Amino acid sequence: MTHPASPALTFTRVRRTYPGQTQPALNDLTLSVPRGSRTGIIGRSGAGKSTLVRLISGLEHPDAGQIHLRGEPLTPATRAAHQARTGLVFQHFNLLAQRTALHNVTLPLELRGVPRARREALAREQLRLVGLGGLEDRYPAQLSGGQKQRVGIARALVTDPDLLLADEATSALDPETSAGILKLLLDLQRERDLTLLIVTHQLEVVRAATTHVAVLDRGQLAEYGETGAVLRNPRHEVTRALLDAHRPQVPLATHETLRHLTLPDLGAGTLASLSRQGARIVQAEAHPLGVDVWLAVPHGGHLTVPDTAVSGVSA
Ligand SMILES: Nc1ncnc2c1ncn2[C@@H]1O[C@H](COP(=O)(O)OP(=O)(O)OP(=O)(O)O)[C@@H](O)[C@H]1O
Repeated sequence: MTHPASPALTFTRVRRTYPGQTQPALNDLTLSVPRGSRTGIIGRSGAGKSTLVRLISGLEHPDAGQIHLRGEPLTPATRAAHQARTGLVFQHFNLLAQRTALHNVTLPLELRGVPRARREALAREQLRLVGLGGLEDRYPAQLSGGQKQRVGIARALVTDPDLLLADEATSALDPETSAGILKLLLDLQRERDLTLLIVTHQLEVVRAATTHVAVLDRGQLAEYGETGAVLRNPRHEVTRALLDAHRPQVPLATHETLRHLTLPDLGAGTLASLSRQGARIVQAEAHPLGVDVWLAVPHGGHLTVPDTAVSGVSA
């Protein structure tokens, strides 16, 4: 049922107003998510992000407009087939406390009637792929937050979906664990040619892990584009506000500008090169592809970054 050339997902003038509400949670939303992309959905609290996820996963229905998944309209008749090919990863993991890691992952297969030996073999393989080989018999209470989320990802992928929705999947985790989970999602997305939709209120997650970004504001699409282009040249006030909130609040000398880069490492060679160019590091954080660095650089000073720099976004 997939049309290879079609986007993974399109919303066309979608509106959804919750019962008893006067303002729509999503209002006339039109959006297209390319197949194989890692698309971030970002916006302030109440912008409509969770509503968007609930509509895609078939838990809510639009009052107006159309949703297409894999080139097919999402209707009551097609919903089950689409749900079967869509994986969901949640902020609070949603694991069943009385089941082991293995039996949390086998659950979606049980619901589909996959025989026990087969579903346990698939779940074991999936747990191995997310780095939890050997922990199959642990209960959720015996796992760290990052490990629980790995179980959640294994459960989402065990049915071999082509679309994965990660709804605030790293929001409950510390920065280092969060970077590990994002790296895992990135690796899995590439290996399996998944379309990955990352819903987040954290701009750093968008910066670290997405190819495209849609900025929602009060139920509408404020801005959409390739992530680098949107972050370099934000057009909407909400995007600018999100960028400002993320920018480190550090004093700069009058001749300095702040720049952001993602580097594979901060080895001696890179540090020496930055220092030779008069750049000073004002903040560095773990990033799924290396290190996320904010630099104060001299105005007009051309900064030559290492060939291996992953991305360079001026700020
Ligand atoms: N079940 C509901 N009943 C009534 N109104 C709701 C319901 N769920 C969400 N809303 C309202 O719809 C709007 C969009 O909410 P939504 O949860 O989609 O936003 P969000 O961007 O995910 O926010 P957050 O980042 O805080 O989770 C908000 O005004 C919210 O109050």
